Amino acid sequence: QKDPQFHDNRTTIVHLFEWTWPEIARECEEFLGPQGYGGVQISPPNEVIVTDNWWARYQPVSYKLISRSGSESDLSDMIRRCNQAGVRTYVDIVVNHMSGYKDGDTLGTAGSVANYGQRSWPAVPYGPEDFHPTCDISNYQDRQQVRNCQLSSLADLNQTVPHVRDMIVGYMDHLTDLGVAGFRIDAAKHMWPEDLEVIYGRLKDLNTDFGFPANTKPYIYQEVIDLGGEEIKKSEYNHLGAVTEFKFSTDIGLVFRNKIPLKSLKNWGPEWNMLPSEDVIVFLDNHDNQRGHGAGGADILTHKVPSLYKPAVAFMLAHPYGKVARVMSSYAFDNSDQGPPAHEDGSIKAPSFLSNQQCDTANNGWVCEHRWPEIVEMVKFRNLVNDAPLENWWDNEGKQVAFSRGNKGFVAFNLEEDSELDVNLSTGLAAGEYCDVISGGRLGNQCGGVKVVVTEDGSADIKLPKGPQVLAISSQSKL
Ligand SMILES: O=C(/C=C/c1ccc(O)c(O)c1)N[C@@H](Cc1ccc(O)cc1)C(=O)NCCCOc1c(-c2ccc(O)c(O)c2)oc2cc(O)cc(O)c2c1=O
Ligand SMILES: [Ca+2]
Repeated sequence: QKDPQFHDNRTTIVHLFEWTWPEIARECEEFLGPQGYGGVQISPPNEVIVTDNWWARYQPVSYKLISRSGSESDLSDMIRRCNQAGVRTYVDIVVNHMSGYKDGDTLGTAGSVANYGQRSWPAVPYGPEDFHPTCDISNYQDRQQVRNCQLSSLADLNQTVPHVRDMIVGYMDHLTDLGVAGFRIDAAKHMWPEDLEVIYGRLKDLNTDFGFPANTKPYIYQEVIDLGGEEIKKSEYNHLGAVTEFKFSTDIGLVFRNKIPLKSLKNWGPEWNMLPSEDVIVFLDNHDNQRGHGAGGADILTHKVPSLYKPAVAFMLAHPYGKVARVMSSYAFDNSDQGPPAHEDGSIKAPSFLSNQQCDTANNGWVCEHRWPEIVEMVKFRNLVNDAPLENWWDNEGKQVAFSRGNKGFVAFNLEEDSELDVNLSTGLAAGEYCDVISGGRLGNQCGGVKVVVTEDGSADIKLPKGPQVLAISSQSKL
């Protein structure tokens, strides 16, 4: 189903890609909970092949909860501690396939052995009768192939087989018992909606020991890469659960790279051939397209272009489109296969932090976008304005826009590189003095950065330097 079951009025998930369970638990308690994040998406927790690249985690060997992020007890402890801190857990589920082509035996992170050639994964168990006949996906316009053939030579499970359904439901129910709030369905496009419907329908309710209401189903969001032009449509899946709206990711990239004028965002939403807001999880980049894999290619914005990434994330979080928003939290990489920051023995490094609360990227690789002030302040903004309508849209017919969210928040964007924004606008807010949360927010009864004075009629002189620049004020940043 499509409700994320967040605590109180939280709105945003952070993907702590490749983090270990003890570090996620600590981050929930020290940062995500106190700062208002609604949930954490974790890397696949099940046993996978043993290699140091990132997509090893998308080559399952079994559904034992033992991976390079930690043991089952580490995982259970993390889910409980995050939940205590007000942060829900969403698990990346890889059930379209098992591990890929390899001569001889494959070893797993829990010590299990599998054999691709014999279609044998005894630690689940899966045997030859649980897989589709061998073929590779070569034509994405052939819907049979996309569902029934191998994605990147990974053994393709047949989710129509009762035993396969039993194993998948059992795996997901085990995680529900541990207290998770939902699931990211990896490579959903490569599975038949009819099979997914049966599987989702058999899942048990969320565990009420973790504060979920009785009779509540897990939040399901399905990875369906559909930018238009392919045979398989995202609209085949959004009746089953939420869908990752990749067009959001690619089009925001185009707009904030000034390839489409900013003012065209006036009708941002379904009119851009995106699914209804209620049905989607929106994001700027994910673990896959930030590396140029998957979809969207070179226009995807990532942490590698902070000057554009920050305003674009601010727009995602300020705008009402998208029931759930997801913030990517990465590690630095210079080659797209590279795995997480690791010690000599292969174990994943814990992030280390500077005195300004930011991750020490230079010394240990973790980027921690979710801790960047511009991003975390806009997560709080989204929580605050949550269901307030978009009003007072203004643009200068070019690359400057502004809008308010009811009487709770107001944002302005300047992407003009050679001119400032200086105009009197309706903010929707009550009269008073407001601190811009992007440039410093409120420090006691002072502003750390820019101050905006809203007059009795709700208007204010809004000034922004040459772009790319953002300004955001809210009823929470009022002096
Ligand atoms: O770069 C990768 C991995 C990418 C990847 C991994 C996880 C994802 O959730 C994802 O979306 C992409 N895979 C590399 C390298 C690789 C990985 C595994 C393997 O056995 C062999 C090679 C690669 O070259 N991939 C070829 C392009 C296809 O790309 C993949 C997609 C994918 C890309 C675009 C689409 O429109 C689409 O519908 C699916 O989903 C995966 C899901 C998986 O669970 C595991 C995969 O290997 C993949 C996956 O290869
Ligand atoms: Ca398949």
